[in-house]
Amino acid sequence: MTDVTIALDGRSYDVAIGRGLLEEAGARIAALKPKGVLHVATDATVADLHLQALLASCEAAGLRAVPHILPPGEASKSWSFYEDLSERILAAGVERGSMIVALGGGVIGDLAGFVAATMLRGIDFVQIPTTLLAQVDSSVGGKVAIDTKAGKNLVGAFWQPRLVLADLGVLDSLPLRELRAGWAEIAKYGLIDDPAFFAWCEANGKAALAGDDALRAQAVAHSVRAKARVVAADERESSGVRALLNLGHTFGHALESALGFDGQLLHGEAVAIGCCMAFDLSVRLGLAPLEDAQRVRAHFANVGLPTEPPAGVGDADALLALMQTDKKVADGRIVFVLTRGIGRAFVARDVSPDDVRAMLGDTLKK
Ligand SMILES: NC(=O)c1ccc[n+]([C@@H]2O[C@H](COP(=O)([O-])OP(=O)(O)OC[C@H]3O[C@@H](n4cnc5c(N)ncnc54)[C@H](O)[C@@H]3O)[C@@H](O)[C@H]2O)c1
Ligand SMILES: O=C(O)C(=O)C[C@@H](O)[C@H](O)[C@H](O)COP(=O)(O)O
Ligand SMILES: [Zn+2]
Repeated sequence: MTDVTIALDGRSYDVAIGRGLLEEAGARIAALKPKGVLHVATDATVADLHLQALLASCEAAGLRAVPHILPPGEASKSWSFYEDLSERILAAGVERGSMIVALGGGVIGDLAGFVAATMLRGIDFVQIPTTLLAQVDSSVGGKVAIDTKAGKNLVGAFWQPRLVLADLGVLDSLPLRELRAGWAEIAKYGLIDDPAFFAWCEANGKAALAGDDALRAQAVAHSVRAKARVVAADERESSGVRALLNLGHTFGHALESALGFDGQLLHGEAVAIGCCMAFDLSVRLGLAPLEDAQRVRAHFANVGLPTEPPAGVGDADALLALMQTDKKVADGRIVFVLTRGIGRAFVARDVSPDDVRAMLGDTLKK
Protein backbone atom coordinates (compact mmCIF):
# COMPACT_ATOMS: atom_id res chain seq x y z
CA MET A 1 0.00 0.00 0.00
CA THR A 2 1.34 3.45 -0.93
CA ASP A 3 0.06 6.77 0.38
CA VAL A 4 0.79 10.00 -1.44
CA THR A 5 -0.20 13.28 0.17
CA ILE A 6 -1.44 16.18 -1.91
CA ALA A 7 -0.10 19.06 0.14
CA LEU A 8 -2.44 22.05 0.03
CA ASP A 9 -2.81 24.73 2.65
CA GLY A 10 -5.48 23.46 5.07
CA ARG A 11 -6.94 21.07 2.46
CA SER A 12 -4.30 18.37 2.15
CA TYR A 13 -5.53 14.88 1.35
CA ASP A 14 -4.16 11.42 0.76
CA VAL A 15 -4.18 9.23 -2.31
CA ALA A 16 -4.08 5.61 -1.15
CA ILE A 17 -2.82 3.17 -3.79
CA GLY A 18 -3.06 -0.60 -3.44
CA ARG A 19 -5.29 -3.67 -3.66
CA GLY A 20 -8.36 -4.18 -1.46
CA LEU A 21 -9.16 -0.50 -1.00
CA LEU A 22 -12.75 -0.88 -2.19
CA GLU A 23 -13.40 -3.23 0.71
CA GLU A 24 -11.86 -0.70 3.10
CA ALA A 25 -13.62 2.29 1.54
CA GLY A 26 -16.56 2.37 3.98
CA ALA A 27 -14.33 2.57 7.05
CA ARG A 28 -12.03 5.15 5.46
CA ILE A 29 -14.97 7.32 4.39
CA ALA A 30 -16.68 6.93 7.77
CA ALA A 31 -13.50 8.33 9.36
CA LEU A 32 -14.22 11.58 7.48
CA LYS A 33 -17.54 11.75 9.37
CA PRO A 34 -20.01 12.40 6.54
CA LYS A 35 -23.51 13.46 7.62
CA GLY A 36 -26.81 12.06 6.35
CA VAL A 37 -26.94 10.11 3.13
CA LEU A 38 -23.70 9.14 1.33
CA HIS A 39 -24.28 9.77 -2.39
CA VAL A 40 -22.42 7.34 -4.66
CA ALA A 41 -22.20 8.44 -8.30
CA THR A 42 -21.14 5.77 -10.74
CA ASP A 43 -21.79 4.53 -14.28
CA ALA A 44 -23.74 1.44 -15.30
CA THR A 45 -20.65 -0.57 -16.32
CA VAL A 46 -18.80 0.14 -13.08
CA ALA A 47 -21.98 -0.42 -11.07
CA ASP A 48 -22.31 -3.95 -12.48
CA LEU A 49 -18.71 -4.76 -11.59
CA HIS A 50 -17.81 -2.92 -8.41
CA LEU A 51 -20.75 -1.13 -6.78
CA GLN A 52 -21.79 -4.01 -4.52
CA ALA A 53 -18.33 -4.21 -2.94
CA LEU A 54 -18.46 -0.51 -2.14
CA LEU A 55 -22.03 -0.63 -0.81
CA ALA A 56 -21.19 -3.63 1.39
CA SER A 57 -18.19 -1.86 2.88
CA CYS A 58 -20.30 1.28 3.49
CA GLU A 59 -22.98 -0.77 5.20
CA ALA A 60 -20.39 -2.50 7.38
CA ALA A 61 -19.13 0.94 8.41
CA GLY A 62 -22.63 2.13 9.30
CA LEU A 63 -23.04 4.48 6.34
CA ARG A 64 -26.33 4.79 4.43
CA ALA A 65 -25.15 4.90 0.81
CA VAL A 66 -27.51 5.76 -2.06
CA PRO A 67 -26.23 4.93 -5.56
CA HIS A 68 -26.87 7.20 -8.56
CA ILE A 69 -26.14 5.26 -11.73
CA LEU A 70 -25.40 7.16 -14.95
CA PRO A 71 -24.75 5.97 -18.50
CA PRO A 72 -21.09 5.17 -19.26
CA GLY A 73 -19.14 7.41 -21.64
CA GLU A 74 -18.05 10.99 -22.19
CA ALA A 75 -21.61 12.10 -23.04
CA SER A 76 -22.45 11.93 -19.33
CA LYS A 77 -20.02 14.80 -18.67
CA SER A 78 -22.67 17.21 -19.90
CA TRP A 79 -25.17 19.85 -18.80
CA SER A 80 -28.01 17.35 -18.89
CA PHE A 81 -26.31 14.79 -16.63
CA TYR A 82 -25.04 17.58 -14.36
CA GLU A 83 -28.69 18.53 -13.86
CA ASP A 84 -29.79 14.91 -13.60
CA LEU A 85 -27.24 13.98 -10.92
CA SER A 86 -27.81 17.21 -8.98
CA GLU A 87 -31.57 16.66 -8.92
CA ARG A 88 -31.20 13.01 -7.89
CA ILE A 89 -28.97 14.00 -4.98
CA LEU A 90 -31.33 16.78 -3.90
CA ALA A 91 -34.29 14.40 -4.07
CA ALA A 92 -32.51 11.74 -1.98
CA GLY A 93 -31.61 14.28 0.70
CA VAL A 94 -28.47 16.32 1.14
CA GLU A 95 -27.07 18.69 3.75
CA ARG A 96 -23.85 20.67 4.00
CA GLY A 97 -22.09 17.82 5.81
CA SER A 98 -23.13 15.22 3.21
CA MET A 99 -20.58 13.67 0.91
CA ILE A 100 -20.49 12.48 -2.69
CA VAL A 101 -18.40 9.47 -3.68
CA ALA A 102 -17.29 9.25 -7.31
CA LEU A 103 -16.88 5.56 -8.18
CA GLY A 104 -15.69 5.36 -11.77
CA GLY A 105 -13.37 6.76 -14.39
CA GLY A 106 -12.58 10.36 -15.20
CA VAL A 107 -16.06 11.01 -16.56
CA ILE A 108 -17.75 10.17 -13.26
CA GLY A 109 -15.00 11.87 -11.25
CA ASP A 110 -15.17 15.11 -13.23
CA LEU A 111 -18.99 15.19 -13.25
CA ALA A 112 -19.58 14.18 -9.63
CA GLY A 113 -16.78 16.49 -8.51
CA PHE A 114 -18.42 19.41 -10.29
CA VAL A 115 -21.78 18.53 -8.74
CA ALA A 116 -20.03 18.42 -5.33
CA ALA A 117 -18.43 21.81 -5.99
CA THR A 118 -21.80 23.42 -6.62
CA MET A 119 -24.20 21.39 -4.43
CA LEU A 120 -25.40 23.69 -1.61
CA ARG A 121 -22.43 25.87 -2.77
CA GLY A 122 -19.97 23.05 -2.15
CA ILE A 123 -19.92 19.75 -0.28
CA ASP A 124 -17.12 17.22 0.27
CA PHE A 125 -16.37 14.44 -2.15
CA VAL A 126 -14.23 11.32 -2.31
CA GLN A 127 -12.71 9.86 -5.46
CA ILE A 128 -12.61 6.10 -6.02
CA PRO A 129 -11.05 5.98 -9.49
CA THR A 130 -11.66 2.75 -11.39
CA THR A 131 -9.74 3.38 -14.62
CA LEU A 132 -5.98 3.58 -14.99
CA LEU A 133 -6.40 7.11 -16.36
CA ALA A 134 -8.45 8.21 -13.37
CA GLN A 135 -5.99 6.65 -10.90
CA VAL A 136 -2.95 8.36 -12.39
CA ASP A 137 -4.49 11.69 -13.30
CA SER A 138 -8.13 12.76 -13.12
CA SER A 139 -8.89 11.79 -9.50
CA VAL A 140 -5.98 13.89 -8.24
CA GLY A 141 -5.71 17.67 -8.27
CA GLY A 142 -9.28 18.92 -8.12
CA LYS A 143 -10.03 19.86 -11.74
CA VAL A 144 -13.74 19.03 -12.13
CA ALA A 145 -15.84 19.96 -15.14
CA ILE A 146 -18.35 19.17 -17.83
CA ASP A 147 -18.03 19.51 -21.61
CA THR A 148 -20.12 22.06 -23.52
CA LYS A 149 -21.04 22.57 -27.18
CA ALA A 150 -18.11 24.99 -27.44
CA GLY A 151 -15.56 22.50 -26.16
CA LYS A 152 -14.02 20.29 -23.54
CA ASN A 153 -14.19 20.95 -19.77
CA LEU A 154 -15.33 24.52 -20.32
CA VAL A 155 -17.60 24.76 -17.28
CA GLY A 156 -16.13 23.56 -14.02
CA ALA A 157 -14.22 24.38 -10.89
CA PHE A 158 -11.14 23.61 -8.84
CA TRP A 159 -12.61 21.47 -6.07
CA GLN A 160 -10.31 19.10 -4.24
CA PRO A 161 -11.50 15.71 -2.96
CA ARG A 162 -11.10 14.81 0.72
CA LEU A 163 -9.61 11.41 -0.12
CA VAL A 164 -8.66 9.32 -3.15
CA LEU A 165 -8.73 5.51 -3.03
CA ALA A 166 -6.97 3.99 -6.05
CA ASP A 167 -7.70 0.27 -5.78
CA LEU A 168 -5.41 -1.54 -8.24
CA GLY A 169 -7.68 -4.59 -8.08
CA VAL A 170 -10.48 -2.86 -10.00
CA LEU A 171 -8.14 -2.51 -12.99
CA ASP A 172 -8.42 -6.28 -13.50
CA SER A 173 -11.80 -5.72 -15.16
CA LEU A 174 -10.72 -2.73 -17.29
CA PRO A 175 -10.60 -3.39 -21.06
CA LEU A 176 -7.15 -3.17 -22.70
CA ARG A 177 -8.14 -0.16 -24.82
CA GLU A 178 -8.97 1.79 -21.64
CA LEU A 179 -5.72 0.70 -19.97
CA ARG A 180 -3.80 1.96 -22.98
CA ALA A 181 -5.62 5.29 -22.86
CA GLY A 182 -4.49 5.67 -19.25
CA TRP A 183 -0.93 4.91 -20.32
CA ALA A 184 -0.85 8.07 -22.44
CA GLU A 185 -1.26 10.21 -19.31
CA ILE A 186 1.39 8.13 -17.51
CA ALA A 187 3.97 8.56 -20.27
CA LYS A 188 3.05 12.26 -20.34
CA TYR A 189 4.71 12.74 -16.91
CA GLY A 190 7.97 11.46 -18.41
CA LEU A 191 7.64 13.65 -21.45
CA ILE A 192 7.08 16.76 -19.32
CA ASP A 193 10.13 16.72 -17.05
CA ASP A 194 11.24 13.19 -16.26
CA PRO A 195 13.22 11.56 -19.11
CA ALA A 196 14.27 8.66 -16.86
CA PHE A 197 10.62 7.85 -16.24
CA PHE A 198 9.89 8.00 -19.97
CA ALA A 199 12.72 5.50 -20.51
CA TRP A 200 11.13 3.33 -17.77
CA CYS A 201 7.82 3.56 -19.65
CA GLU A 202 9.54 2.43 -22.85
CA ALA A 203 11.08 -0.54 -21.04
CA ASN A 204 8.02 -1.57 -19.02
CA GLY A 205 4.87 -0.20 -20.71
CA LYS A 206 3.87 -3.36 -22.54
CA ALA A 207 4.35 -5.61 -19.51
CA ALA A 208 2.48 -3.19 -17.23
CA LEU A 209 -0.45 -3.08 -19.63
CA ALA A 210 -0.37 -6.86 -20.03
CA GLY A 211 -1.09 -7.21 -16.30
CA ASP A 212 2.18 -7.10 -14.35
CA ASP A 213 0.87 -5.93 -11.02
CA ALA A 214 4.15 -4.66 -9.57
CA LEU A 215 4.85 -2.57 -12.67
CA ARG A 216 1.32 -1.16 -12.63
CA ALA A 217 1.68 -0.22 -8.98
CA GLN A 218 4.97 1.51 -9.77
CA ALA A 219 3.45 3.40 -12.71
CA VAL A 220 0.47 4.58 -10.66
CA ALA A 221 2.53 5.64 -7.63
CA HIS A 222 5.13 7.46 -9.74
CA SER A 223 2.43 9.29 -11.69
CA VAL A 224 0.47 10.32 -8.60
CA ARG A 225 3.68 11.61 -6.96
CA ALA A 226 4.45 13.62 -10.10
CA LYS A 227 0.98 15.12 -10.17
CA ALA A 228 1.08 15.80 -6.42
CA ARG A 229 4.22 17.92 -6.84
CA VAL A 230 2.67 19.97 -9.63
CA VAL A 231 -0.67 20.50 -7.88
CA ALA A 232 1.03 21.52 -4.63
CA ALA A 233 3.13 24.04 -6.56
CA ASP A 234 0.34 25.54 -8.68
CA GLU A 235 -3.12 24.36 -7.63
CA ARG A 236 -5.08 26.71 -9.89
CA GLU A 237 -2.80 26.70 -12.94
CA SER A 238 -1.84 30.31 -12.32
CA SER A 239 1.97 30.22 -12.36
CA GLY A 240 2.40 28.13 -15.51
CA VAL A 241 3.70 25.01 -13.73
CA ARG A 242 0.37 23.16 -13.82
CA ALA A 243 -0.16 24.14 -17.46
CA LEU A 244 2.60 21.63 -18.30
CA LEU A 245 0.15 18.84 -17.41
CA ASN A 246 -1.71 20.04 -20.49
CA LEU A 247 1.01 18.64 -22.79
CA GLY A 248 -0.84 17.16 -25.77
CA HIS A 249 -4.19 18.53 -24.61
CA THR A 250 -4.52 21.68 -26.72
CA PHE A 251 -4.52 19.41 -29.75
CA GLY A 252 -6.16 16.45 -28.04
CA HIS A 253 -9.15 18.37 -26.74
CA ALA A 254 -9.70 19.91 -30.18
CA LEU A 255 -9.76 16.41 -31.70
CA GLU A 256 -12.26 15.18 -29.09
CA SER A 257 -14.46 18.23 -29.65
CA ALA A 258 -14.25 17.87 -33.43
CA LEU A 259 -15.69 14.36 -33.08
CA GLY A 260 -18.48 15.59 -30.80
CA PHE A 261 -17.25 13.53 -27.79
CA ASP A 262 -18.72 10.48 -29.53
CA GLY A 263 -16.33 7.95 -27.98
CA GLN A 264 -14.52 7.28 -31.28
CA LEU A 265 -11.42 8.74 -29.67
CA LEU A 266 -10.90 8.20 -25.94
CA HIS A 267 -9.40 11.10 -24.00
CA GLY A 268 -6.10 9.27 -23.45
CA GLU A 269 -5.93 8.38 -27.16
CA ALA A 270 -6.48 12.03 -28.05
CA VAL A 271 -3.69 12.96 -25.62
CA ALA A 272 -1.31 10.47 -27.27
CA ILE A 273 -2.00 11.98 -30.70
CA GLY A 274 -1.81 15.48 -29.19
CA CYS A 275 1.62 14.74 -27.66
CA CYS A 276 2.86 13.60 -31.08
CA MET A 277 1.55 16.86 -32.55
CA ALA A 278 3.25 18.93 -29.81
CA PHE A 279 6.54 17.18 -30.62
CA ASP A 280 6.00 17.61 -34.38
CA LEU A 281 5.37 21.34 -33.93
CA SER A 282 8.43 21.65 -31.69
CA VAL A 283 10.57 19.90 -34.31
CA ARG A 284 9.14 22.15 -37.06
CA LEU A 285 10.05 25.21 -34.97
CA GLY A 286 13.61 23.95 -34.51
CA LEU A 287 13.10 23.47 -30.78
CA ALA A 288 13.29 19.69 -30.40
CA PRO A 289 15.28 16.93 -32.11
CA LEU A 290 13.42 14.84 -34.68
CA GLU A 291 14.71 11.66 -32.98
CA ASP A 292 12.76 12.55 -29.81
CA ALA A 293 9.52 12.99 -31.76
CA GLN A 294 10.19 9.62 -33.39
CA ARG A 295 10.82 8.02 -29.99
CA VAL A 296 7.51 9.33 -28.63
CA ARG A 297 5.59 7.98 -31.64
CA ALA A 298 7.38 4.65 -31.41
CA HIS A 299 6.52 4.26 -27.71
CA PHE A 300 2.84 5.09 -28.15
CA ALA A 301 2.58 2.78 -31.16
CA ASN A 302 4.41 0.04 -29.23
CA VAL A 303 1.83 0.08 -26.42
CA GLY A 304 -1.04 0.19 -28.94
CA LEU A 305 -1.99 3.86 -28.82
CA PRO A 306 -2.87 5.88 -31.91
CA THR A 307 -0.36 8.50 -33.06
CA GLU A 308 -2.27 10.12 -35.95
CA PRO A 309 -5.74 11.71 -35.93
CA PRO A 310 -8.65 9.63 -37.27
CA ALA A 311 -10.66 10.70 -40.32
CA GLY A 312 -13.48 13.11 -39.67
CA VAL A 313 -11.74 15.65 -37.43
CA GLY A 314 -11.96 18.40 -40.04
CA ASP A 315 -9.18 20.50 -41.52
CA ALA A 316 -6.43 22.54 -39.88
CA ASP A 317 -8.54 25.71 -39.70
CA ALA A 318 -11.42 23.88 -38.03
CA LEU A 319 -9.04 22.46 -35.41
CA LEU A 320 -7.44 25.88 -34.86
CA ALA A 321 -10.90 27.36 -34.29
CA LEU A 322 -11.61 24.68 -31.67
CA MET A 323 -8.25 25.36 -29.97
CA GLN A 324 -9.30 28.97 -29.60
CA THR A 325 -11.66 27.83 -26.80
CA ASP A 326 -8.78 26.26 -24.82
CA LYS A 327 -8.59 27.58 -21.25
CA LYS A 328 -4.94 28.56 -21.67
CA VAL A 329 -5.82 31.15 -24.35
CA ALA A 330 -4.44 34.53 -23.29
CA ASP A 331 -5.13 37.84 -25.02
CA GLY A 332 -6.84 35.87 -27.77
CA ARG A 333 -3.70 33.84 -28.52
CA ILE A 334 -3.56 30.06 -28.22
CA VAL A 335 -0.94 28.99 -25.68
CA PHE A 336 0.82 25.70 -26.41
CA VAL A 337 2.85 23.30 -24.32
CA LEU A 338 5.90 22.66 -26.51
CA THR A 339 9.15 20.89 -25.86
CA ARG A 340 12.91 21.06 -26.29
CA GLY A 341 12.99 17.27 -26.18
CA ILE A 342 11.85 14.38 -24.01
CA GLY A 343 11.50 15.66 -20.43
CA ARG A 344 11.86 19.29 -21.46
CA ALA A 345 8.32 20.67 -21.90
CA PHE A 346 7.60 24.38 -21.59
CA VAL A 347 4.74 26.82 -22.09
CA ALA A 348 4.94 28.72 -25.38
CA ARG A 349 2.89 31.90 -25.74
CA ASP A 350 4.22 33.14 -29.07
CA VAL A 351 3.48 30.37 -31.55
CA SER A 352 2.38 31.57 -34.97
CA PRO A 353 -0.94 30.04 -36.12
CA ASP A 354 0.69 29.63 -39.56
CA ASP A 355 3.20 27.16 -38.12
CA VAL A 356 0.43 25.24 -36.38
CA ARG A 357 -1.65 25.24 -39.58
CA ALA A 358 1.31 23.91 -41.57
CA MET A 359 2.02 21.12 -39.05
CA LEU A 360 -1.65 20.14 -38.91
CA GLY A 361 -1.90 20.27 -42.71
CA ASP A 362 1.00 17.79 -43.01
CA THR A 363 -0.41 15.50 -40.29
CA LEU A 364 -3.92 15.46 -41.70
CA LYS A 365 -2.61 14.62 -45.20
CA LYS A 366 -1.00 11.36 -43.95
N1 LIG B 1 -9.85 16.22 -13.92
C1 LIG B 1 -8.70 15.93 -14.47
O1 LIG B 1 -7.62 16.34 -14.03
C2 LIG B 1 -8.68 15.00 -15.66
C3 LIG B 1 -7.48 14.41 -16.05
C4 LIG B 1 -7.50 13.53 -17.13
C5 LIG B 1 -8.69 13.22 -17.77
N2 LIG B 1 -9.85 13.81 -17.33
C6 LIG B 1 -11.13 13.47 -17.95
O2 LIG B 1 -11.38 12.10 -17.69
C7 LIG B 1 -12.25 11.58 -18.70
C8 LIG B 1 -11.73 10.26 -19.19
O3 LIG B 1 -11.70 9.37 -18.11
P1 LIG B 1 -11.57 7.80 -18.33
O4 LIG B 1 -10.57 7.52 -19.36
O5 LIG B 1 -11.44 7.19 -17.01
O6 LIG B 1 -12.96 7.44 -19.02
P2 LIG B 1 -14.38 6.95 -18.46
O7 LIG B 1 -14.69 7.52 -17.16
O8 LIG B 1 -15.33 7.17 -19.57
O9 LIG B 1 -14.15 5.39 -18.27
C9 LIG B 1 -13.83 4.61 -19.40
C10 LIG B 1 -14.75 3.41 -19.58
O10 LIG B 1 -14.32 2.38 -18.71
C11 LIG B 1 -15.42 1.86 -17.97
N3 LIG B 1 -14.86 1.46 -16.69
C12 LIG B 1 -14.45 2.25 -15.68
N4 LIG B 1 -13.87 1.54 -14.73
C13 LIG B 1 -13.93 0.24 -15.11
C14 LIG B 1 -13.46 -0.97 -14.56
N5 LIG B 1 -12.76 -0.98 -13.43
N6 LIG B 1 -13.69 -2.10 -15.24
C15 LIG B 1 -14.35 -2.09 -16.44
N7 LIG B 1 -14.79 -0.97 -17.02
C16 LIG B 1 -14.58 0.19 -16.36
C17 LIG B 1 -16.41 2.98 -17.91
O11 LIG B 1 -17.72 2.49 -17.74
C18 LIG B 1 -16.21 3.65 -19.26
O12 LIG B 1 -16.99 3.00 -20.24
C19 LIG B 1 -12.31 12.63 -19.79
O13 LIG B 1 -13.51 13.31 -19.72
C20 LIG B 1 -11.16 13.56 -19.44
O14 LIG B 1 -11.37 14.87 -19.88
C21 LIG B 1 -9.86 14.69 -16.30
O1 LIG C 1 -4.70 18.29 -13.93
C1 LIG C 1 -4.37 19.03 -14.85
O2 LIG C 1 -4.04 20.20 -14.67
C2 LIG C 1 -4.35 18.53 -16.24
O3 LIG C 1 -4.19 19.30 -17.17
C3 LIG C 1 -4.54 17.05 -16.45
C4 LIG C 1 -5.13 16.69 -17.80
O4 LIG C 1 -4.71 15.38 -18.08
C5 LIG C 1 -6.65 16.69 -17.80
O5 LIG C 1 -7.13 16.15 -19.00
C6 LIG C 1 -7.32 18.00 -17.52
O6 LIG C 1 -8.71 17.82 -17.32
C7 LIG C 1 -7.18 19.01 -18.62
O7 LIG C 1 -7.45 20.25 -18.08
P1 LIG C 1 -8.08 21.47 -18.88
O8 LIG C 1 -7.82 22.60 -17.95
O9 LIG C 1 -7.35 21.59 -20.17
O10 LIG C 1 -9.51 21.17 -19.07
ZN1 LIG D 1 -5.84 14.57 -19.73
